[in-house]
Amino acid sequence: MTQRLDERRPGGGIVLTNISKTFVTNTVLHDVSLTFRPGTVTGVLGENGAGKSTLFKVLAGIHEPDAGGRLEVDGVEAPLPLTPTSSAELGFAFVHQDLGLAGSLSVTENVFVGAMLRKHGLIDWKAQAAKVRELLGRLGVDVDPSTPVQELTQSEKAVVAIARAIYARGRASSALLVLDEPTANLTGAERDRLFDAMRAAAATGTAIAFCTHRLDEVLTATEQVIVLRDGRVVMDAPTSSISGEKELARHILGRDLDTYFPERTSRAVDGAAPILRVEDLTGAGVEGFSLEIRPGEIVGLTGLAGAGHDTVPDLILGAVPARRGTVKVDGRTIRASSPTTTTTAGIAVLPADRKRRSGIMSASIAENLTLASLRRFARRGLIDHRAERSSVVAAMEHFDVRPLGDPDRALQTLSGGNQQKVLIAKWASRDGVKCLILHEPTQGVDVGAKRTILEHVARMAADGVAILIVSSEHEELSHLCDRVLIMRGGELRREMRGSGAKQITEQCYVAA
Ligand SMILES: Nc1ncnc2c1ncn2[C@@H]1O[C@H](COP(=O)(O)OP(=O)(O)OP(=O)(O)O)[C@@H](O)[C@H]1O
Repeated sequence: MTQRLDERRPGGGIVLTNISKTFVTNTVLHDVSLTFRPGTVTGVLGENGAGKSTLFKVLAGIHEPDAGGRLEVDGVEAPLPLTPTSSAELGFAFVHQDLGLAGSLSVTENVFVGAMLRKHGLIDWKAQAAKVRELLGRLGVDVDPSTPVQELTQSEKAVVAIARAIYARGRASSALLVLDEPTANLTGAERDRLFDAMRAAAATGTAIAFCTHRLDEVLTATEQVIVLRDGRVVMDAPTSSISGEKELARHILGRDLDTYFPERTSRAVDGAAPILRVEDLTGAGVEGFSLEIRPGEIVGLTGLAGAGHDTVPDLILGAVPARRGTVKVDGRTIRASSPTTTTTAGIAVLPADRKRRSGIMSASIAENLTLASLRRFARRGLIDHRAERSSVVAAMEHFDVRPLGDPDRALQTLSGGNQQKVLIAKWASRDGVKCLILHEPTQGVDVGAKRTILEHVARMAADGVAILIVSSEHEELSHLCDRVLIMRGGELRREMRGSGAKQITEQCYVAA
C-alpha cells in the first residue's frame, strides 16, 4: 500500500467508478461514479435513505461493495473492498455528527488519542501542545490545548474533531475528509466558523465531502454538488451553475416542493387554561425557568449553544434532577423526578439524542412505534395484532418511512433520517398526549420529510395538544411558533410573539 501511495499523481483526486452495494437483496447503491477533487468542497445531498452514508461506509472500509466497482486515488488503483486500515492508509478521514470526542479529556488528549507523542518513553506533553496549537491554528481556531473539550463551543469541538481526523497518523493533510452533517445544532456564526475551517482544510489539498440536509449551506459552502436519489447519482454540477434551493430540492426529491413549511390553520384559544405550567425550574445550569403553554399553542425555545435551552426538556421530563421548581399538567403537580411519571401525566418528550435515548435501535420499527401505545391495541387482555399492524403500516405511510412495507426491520438498519421519522411517529400516534416536547425534531431529515413532520406537529396543535419545540433552526421556529422564547446564560431573556416571532433571526440570540 505504501509503495502505491508513493506512485500517486497529485491532483487526480478520489475517483469512484460503478460502485454498487446490495444488502441481502436490496441494492441501495447503483453504479455510482463520481470524483472528489483535491482542494474542493463537494456537497453530497440526497433524501433520507438515498445512500449517502452507505457510500461513505464503503470508503471507510465498513461496507463491502458489490463486485465490479473501482476506486482510484490520485491516479493509483486502490483494491476493493477497503478495510478500515487500508481506508486510513489512503488518507480517508471521517467526522460524524456526534463528533466522537471525549468531553472530559483535553483538546490535546482528544487529538492524539491512541498515538501520543513520546520522548524517552514518556508522553511529550509540550510537543503535543505545540503541535495541537499549530494544527488548530491552520484551521483558524485558537484554543488552549489543555482545555477540556466539554468547555469548548460547538464549532470549536467540530474543528477539534476535524483536526484529529485529518492529521491522524502525523499526516500533513488527508486525501479525503468526509463531514457527515457536522452543522446539526450549530447556529449561524458557529456554522460560519466551521465553514472557514473546512475551507482551510481544503486549501491544504484535501478533498472535502460535506453531507448536509440544509440547502442554504450547500449554496454558501460548496463548490461542487452531487445529489444521490435511490442510490443513483442524479446531479453532479458546479454549485455556481445552480439557480437556488428550489432547484436543489427538485433534484433531491424528484419533484417540486413549493413551500418548505406548512401553514398553520389554527391558533391557541385566548384565555384557555394552560396544559403545561412550569414554575421556577432550576438545575443543571438553568435558573428560574417558568413557562405556560395553552392547548393548541406551539412555543419555541432557543438560544446560542450552552444557553440552557438544551437542558430544559430533560429538566421537565425529570431525566435531569431539578434543584427546585414545579411542573404541572392540567393544573396537577407532577413529581418531575422520573420520566415515567411525567409520561403517564401526558407529557411526551422526543430527546435530541436519537441513538441513545429516543428509540431502541435493535428493536423493529413496529416495536418502536407501538411500545408507547400498546394499551390501544388491547382487547380483553390480549393484543390485537392485526389492528397493531395496520396502525404501524399507516404511520409508516404517513411519515413516508423508507423502505415502506417492512415494519419488522430493525430500527438500526434504517437511514438516520428515517429513524427520526419513526420516532416522531411514535409520539404523534400515541393516545393521551397532552403536551409534546420536541428537541431538534427535524435533525437529519430531508427537506420533504421536514415538511411532513412539521405538518403533523401543526395538526397535533390544531387537535389541542400543547407543543414545545426546542430547536436551533430559527427558520423552523419562525414559521411554526406562536411565541419564541430565547435563553441566554441559563435564563429566559426574551419572548417574541405573533408577528415578532416571525422575524426571529440569529441576531436575536446574540442580542438576548
Ligand atoms: N446495515 C444495513 N442493512 C440493511 N439495509 C441497510 C443497512 N444500512 C443501510 N441500509 C439501507 O440502505 C439505504 C440507504 O441508507 P443510508 O443510510 O445510506 O441513507 P442516507 O442517504 O445516508 O440517509 P440519511 O439522510 O437519512 O442519513 C436505506 O434504505 C437503508 O435502510
